This record gives sequence, structure tokens and C-alpha cells, in this order.
Amino acid sequence: MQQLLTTEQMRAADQHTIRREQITENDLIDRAAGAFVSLFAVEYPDRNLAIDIYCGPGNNGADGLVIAGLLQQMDYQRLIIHLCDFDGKAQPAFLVKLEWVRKKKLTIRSLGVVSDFEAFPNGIIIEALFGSGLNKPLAREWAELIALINQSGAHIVSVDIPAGLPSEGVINPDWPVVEAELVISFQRPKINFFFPESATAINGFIIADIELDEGFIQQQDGVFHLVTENDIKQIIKPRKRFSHKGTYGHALVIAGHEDTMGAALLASSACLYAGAGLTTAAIPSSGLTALNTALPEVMYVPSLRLSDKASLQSYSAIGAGPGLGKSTETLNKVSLLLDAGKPLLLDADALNCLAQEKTLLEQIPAGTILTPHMKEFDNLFGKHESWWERIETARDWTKRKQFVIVLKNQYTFTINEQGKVFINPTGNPAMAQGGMGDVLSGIILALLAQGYHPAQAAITGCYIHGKSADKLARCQATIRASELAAGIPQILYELTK
Ligand SMILES: NC(=O)C1=CN([C@@H]2O[C@H](COP(=O)(O)OP(=O)(O)OC[C@H]3O[C@@H](n4cnc5c(N)ncnc54)[C@H](O)[C@@H]3O)[C@@H](O)[C@H]2O)[C@@H](O)CC1
Ligand SMILES: Nc1ncnc2c1ncn2[C@@H]1O[C@H](COP(=O)(O)OP(=O)(O)O)[C@@H](O)[C@H]1O
Repeated sequence: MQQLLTTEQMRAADQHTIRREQITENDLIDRAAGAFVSLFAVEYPDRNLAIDIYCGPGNNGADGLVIAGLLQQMDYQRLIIHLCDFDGKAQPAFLVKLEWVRKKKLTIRSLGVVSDFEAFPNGIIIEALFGSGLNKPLAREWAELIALINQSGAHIVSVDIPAGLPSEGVINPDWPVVEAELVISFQRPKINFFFPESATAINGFIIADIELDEGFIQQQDGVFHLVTENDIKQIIKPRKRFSHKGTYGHALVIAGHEDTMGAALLASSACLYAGAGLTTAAIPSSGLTALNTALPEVMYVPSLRLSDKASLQSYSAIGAGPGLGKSTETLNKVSLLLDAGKPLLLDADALNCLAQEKTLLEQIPAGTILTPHMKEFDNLFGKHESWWERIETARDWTKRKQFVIVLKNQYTFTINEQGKVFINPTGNPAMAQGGMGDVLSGIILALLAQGYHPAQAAITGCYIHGKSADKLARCQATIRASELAAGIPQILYELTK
């Protein structure tokens, strides 16, 4: 997993690197600027582009100054530096780099008043006003300048992080923030890049490697981790020689209602494709013909027959919720499952019923996986004003009750029993269609049935789900949940070969 760092941890990594390599802060700024321009030149190769570089008073501004000098060395012809220091707080590193850049034949303007703002029409603004040193919302001249930058019509490229966006913590959508087309960030994405409230500030980001000590970074005791394909390859076990259907577990999918039988079919098919040895669907009898036609490999049990603990004993893992409907019957079934002593996944209406009977939350057994989207999460655990607070609540619950929460979103967060957060990098907007969640629960259930640890099943399931969608999205704009499910075996093949 890639450890994501808070600003404080990133500063510690800077200091560690400075000590270990016996370099100075100024050297690190040069390195950061060098890494920035290498990526910038790939994204914007035209040397005749008009580029305005807006520099603030701290190290972020110092980066901007060196970036300007390096772009000049790379033959970018139309560069103008704008110095912005409304508060008269220029930092030492900034002053050193200013002296350096003044020796070059570059146009340098001081922005005394905001109304002097100018930018090349259709040009590029490299925004280096504030980076991770932001310590309060931007106000007065800064807020006005940001509004002008955003309205300029220029392509905005931010250095490290858009000015005004905090690196971690609550993002208040009312705070002024630069709206960057691209952010070139150093070493690691900031934690807040993965929260939906950053959407206004960030259209896309790429990471510039500034060669901080990776060993030190990975040793930090961080909460947030970005999942990588390598991690997933290490978790997934290839199918064994001499194995048989009994080796891969028996999954029970409790899902579907007369009007929502598709949810049960989607979850069951994903469970099959993700490799459960046996899959049984507990659905209303009205769905039997559809089940036999669409998924002949899946067995059937009338949901009414699952009436006591003994009736659940033959299953290796149970997933309940997709399309079940909010009813007393569903609530009774969920109560029974909480006491079944089996690896358990609760989704959709199973969660909606728990939300109506909150005392049951305390009875959720350790190791259970809950897969809510934002609305289901808030129904269960209370309304939240920000995603940061939502994650804090999820961490409190998982640590206290030892269950796992999969909070679904563009970047789905899996929160494990220790309160660690694992951010899923796969997936895309072509997935924004009904039925996707049903497929996700089917995949995770299949992994649970195969004996994967709950948090690993959740992390791996999210990755496979998004990766199957990413493959389809290479040549199609929208994806049906059933297509995504059918793509799972190929993804598993790629991840295990
Ligand atoms: N490891 C890394 O990530 C590295 C980061 N570097 C750069 O250093 C930046 C951080 O530099 P700094 O810590 O100097 O911070 P910034 O350059 O982000 O800003 C610091 C200055 O802004 C002031 N300030 C903060 N919030 C303000 C507000 N709302 N209104 C007015 N003034 C405000 C502070 O008092 C301080 O004077 C990073 O974003 C990055 O660009 C690189 O230069 C070196 C390595
Ligand atoms: N824009 C997107 N980017 C990445 N993943 C997405 C996107 N839109 C939806 N998804 C994924 O699709 C699934 C939707 O789940 P859910 O809201 O429960 O859907 P449903 O109830 O319709 O099955 C989640 O796993 C979510 O992460």
C-alpha cells in the first residue's frame, strides 16, 4: 500500500531526506521544481505557449520561481512571473530563489493590487500561490485573486496543490480555491485529493517524484493508504492444482424482491464470476425461472426456508441486501444473520433495515463487511456535513466494533478494524449506473467465501470491480453492471498470472 502523508509527516520526510542526503531546503526546492517541469513539458510541449507564473510568499512560491527559470532553460519563450505578497510575509527560501531568478532575463512583475491581475488569454497560469502551508481559508486580496485566476479562461496548472485547498481535514466548499485543470503534486497525492469536495479544485492530478526517502515514508504511522495493483497481486491467490468446487467456498446471496430480482441476479453472477466454488441464491420463488435462465450455475433456496441458524450452517459466507426491500421480513432476516456466526456482508436494504433499528448496530459481529454508499452510511451513522467527518465516524465504529466498512464513492474507502483507510484507485464515471453496487457485493462475497480476510476481501473486491470497469471504459462511454461482472474472470486472470 502507498502510505499517504499528512502535511506534518511530509515535512518530517523532507527533513529526514535533507539530513540523510546532506542537502539543504533550497536543494529540495530545486529538485521539486525540476520534477515539476519534466512532467509539465510532457503535458504542455509547445514552447510558444504563453505562461503566467503566479508566485506566493512561501516555499510554494519559491517552487514557482525556480519552475519559471527552468522553463526558460527549456526554451519556453513567453514567460511572465507575477510576485504576489499582499501580506509582506516573503519567506527566506522565496527570497533566495527570487535573487536567483532576477539574474535571468525574465519578465518579473509585482502584483501590488489585485486589479493589476493579468494573464495571457488562452494561455497557461502556473499557480504557485500557496501549497501545503495553507493554515487558514484564503481571504481578502487572496480570495479576489483566486476569483480572477479562475475566471481568466487560462489553463490552470497548480504546483503541489491548488491554492486554498487544505491538504487534509474538512474541505469547506465555500472557501475560495483555485480551480486547476491539472495539479502536479510532489511525491504523494494529498489525502484530500480523494475526497469528493476536491472536485471543484482538481480536474486531474499527476505525481512528480522528488526522491524523498521512500523507506521513511512507508514507516510513518499513517491512517490513509492508496491501494496499488501490486498489493492486490500479493493478496490474490491463484487457483490451486487438484482443487475442486469445495475448495472455493459456498456463498449464499440473500437478495431480490418481485420488482428487483435483477439485483439478486447481478450479485449472484458477480459471485460466480469472482470464483466462489458454489453460489446459492435465496430469492422469492417468482425469480426462479429468471435465475435458471440467466444463471444456470447458481443454486436456489427459497428465502422462507432460511428461518433459523441451522438453515445457514452449510454456507461459507453470506451476503444480504441487494433488492431485498425494506420490510419486516428483511429486518428479521438481518437479525437472524447477525447471530449466524458466518462471515457476513450487508449491503443495500439490509443496511436500510439496520438504519431503522439502530440498536442492532451494536450487535453486528466482528469481521462483518458493510458496503454503504453515502446516503446509506448517513442513514446508519448520522448525517455528516463533510466526507472527512464521515470517515472519522466510520473509523470510530470499525475500531470499536471490529467490523469493516466499504464506503462507496468514486474512490471507494475501505475502513478496516484498526480504523485504517484504504483508498481504491480503480473505477470511472462510466460506472455511474444502477446495479454496480450489487455486483460489488457479489465480488466481495465470493472472496469472503473463498476464505479471504474480510478487509482484504473488501479491498480486493473494490479493486477488481473498478479495474473491470476501467478495461471496458477504454472503448465505451457507459458500462452495464452485467458487462462489468462478465469481465471479472479476465481481470482475475491478469492479476494472478
Ligand atoms: N515534500 C514536499 O512536498 C516539498 C514541498 N515543497 C513546496 O513547499 C510548499 C509548502 O511550503 P510552505 O510550507 O512554505 O507553505 P506555502 O508556500 O504553502 O505557504 C506558506 C506561507 O503562506 C502563509 N499562509 C498560509 N495560509 C495563508 C492564508 N490563508 N492567507 C495568507 N497567508 C497564508 C504562511 O503564513 C506562510 O507564510 C509545498 O506545497 C511545495 O510547493 C518543495 O519546495 C520541497 C519539497
Ligand atoms: N464515477 C464513478 N467512479 C468510480 N466508481 C463509481 C463511479 N460511480 C459509481 N461507481 C461505483 O459503482 C458502485 C455503485 O454502488 P451503489 O451506489 O450501491 O449502486 P447500486 O445500488 O445501483 O448497485 C460503487 O461501487 C461505486 O464505487
